[in-house]
Amino acid sequence: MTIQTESKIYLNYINGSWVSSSDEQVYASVNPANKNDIVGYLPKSTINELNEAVSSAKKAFKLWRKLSSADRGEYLYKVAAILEKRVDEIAETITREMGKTLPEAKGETIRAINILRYYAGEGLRKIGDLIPSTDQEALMFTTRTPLGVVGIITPWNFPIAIPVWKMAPALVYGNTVVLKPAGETSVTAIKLIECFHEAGFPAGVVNVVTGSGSVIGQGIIDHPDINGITFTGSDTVGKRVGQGAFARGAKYQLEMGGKNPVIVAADADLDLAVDATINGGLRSTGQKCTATSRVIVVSEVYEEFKKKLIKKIKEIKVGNGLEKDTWMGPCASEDQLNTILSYIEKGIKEGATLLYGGQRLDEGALKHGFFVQPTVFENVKPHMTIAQEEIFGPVLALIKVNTLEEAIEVANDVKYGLSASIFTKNIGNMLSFIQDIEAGLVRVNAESAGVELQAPFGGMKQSSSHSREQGQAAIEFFTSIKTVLVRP
Ligand SMILES: NC(=O)C1=CN([C@@H]2O[C@H](COP(=O)(O)OP(=O)(O)OC[C@H]3O[C@@H](n4cnc5c(N)ncnc54)[C@H](OP(=O)(O)O)[C@@H]3O)[C@@H](O)[C@H]2O)C=CC1
Ligand SMILES: O=C(O)CCC(=O)C(=O)O
Repeated sequence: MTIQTESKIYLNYINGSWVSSSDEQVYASVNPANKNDIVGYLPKSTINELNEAVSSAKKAFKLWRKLSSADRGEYLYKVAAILEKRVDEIAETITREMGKTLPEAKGETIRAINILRYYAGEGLRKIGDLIPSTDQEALMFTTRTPLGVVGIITPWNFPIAIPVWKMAPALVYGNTVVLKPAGETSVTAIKLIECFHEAGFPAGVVNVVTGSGSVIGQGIIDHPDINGITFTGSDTVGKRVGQGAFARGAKYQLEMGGKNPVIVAADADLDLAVDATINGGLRSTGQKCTATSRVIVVSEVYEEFKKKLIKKIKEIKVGNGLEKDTWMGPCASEDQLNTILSYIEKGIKEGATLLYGGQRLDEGALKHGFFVQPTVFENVKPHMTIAQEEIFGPVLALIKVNTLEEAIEVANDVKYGLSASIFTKNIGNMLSFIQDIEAGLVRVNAESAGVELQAPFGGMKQSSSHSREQGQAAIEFFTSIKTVLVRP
């Protein structure tokens, strides 16, 4: 395999032009599989660039909102077609920047294309209801109006799908946008914006400003001309976004962490449960907010499940995501690797048993990367840190319980409520789980990760701001309802 050495300087996109940071500072986007491979350099922007982007988005909003939603949808169809032509190149950039394997990166890029087409079609769907008025002569109905300028702050774990699932609905419903992508995956974001540029969007409708979270992200939170903020990322930053937006009366939407359980009942198809636990917990190196991290198994099948799970995990090949036989890539950054290793250490210190893995991998070809072994703990008690906090890495905590009731109780005993799965053949078990589990995504005999673009996505408790993204749910955030009464 040849390591690419491209290290181009990419630029911000503001008011339809490519511009650098006013103080000419840049930062590097590094390949987590090989820290000597610089994927590109990006502007470490100042608040001046953010202000320019917001003011051009504000100006562009006046005309953009006047286009028909079908016409706005046509622009999204164009972006989809352009992105489709660049699928392989952009997927490779994702793997180089973030580490997930090439098939996963390609799948994510195709998902982004499908999201663009889905929301392009939204331009032709209904946006209101006719409501009977008590006044015989009046016509009463609802319509929708865009928010204005929307600030979009995105993480590195889905570097193309998340920006697209926020930008596409924002744009089709008539908003203009300023995107601040994660530092780790800014090259992917710029390549995505190149597709918007090529599609011919009017200047100012789409803007991207790269730079640090504390300057550009915080600038979005505080900017008086940003009317709505949509965020995906950590619990800590999410709460900051929510508090800042609330304080100045801006609308906000937060998608944050998860501590997603899989419950394995006594009558489960164990092979299916093992495969789903591995795919849900370890794909993308466990760096999904929907990743399985707690595996709650009833005692009757615990030993057999554990044996099958470890046997399969031992077969996992860790390596550079660009290589064909790699199943699991590196952690997305050195910080992420260190966080994961510190959680593993905490698990051991608090008395859990390390059953498999737990080590950094830095021999041979993995020497310059941020690799860690897939890791499994047992004898995990529900109060332990590794059973409570989001690790965002390939670490599974096995928790043994006696009954299904106890399993659901343990599953709910965390501050998060994003996704949860059960493996069982019993309809009664399924129904109790569907009714009692505290999660926004409830899965039966299916892995906890992997959401469909046409369905609402979001969590309960502290996983989200109780709003939902994607599918038809997106209209609720990106528009306001107007209730109209017309008398002759
Ligand atoms: N729910 C999810 O899908 C995700 C959850 N996480 C969780 O977060 C942990 C840490 O990951 P991390 O990348 O640091 O996540 P962050 O929440 O720090 O980053 C997410 C986005 O917020 C930006 N940001 C950072 N600080 C601020 C700020 N003060 N104001 C506004 N925006 C800001 C980041 O910019 P910049 O990149 O420049 O710092 C990035 O664009 C992970 O271990 C995981 O637990 C992480 C990613 C996704
Ligand atoms: O499971 C998925 O496909 C989506 C996960 C996600 O949104 C995230 O990790 O941020």
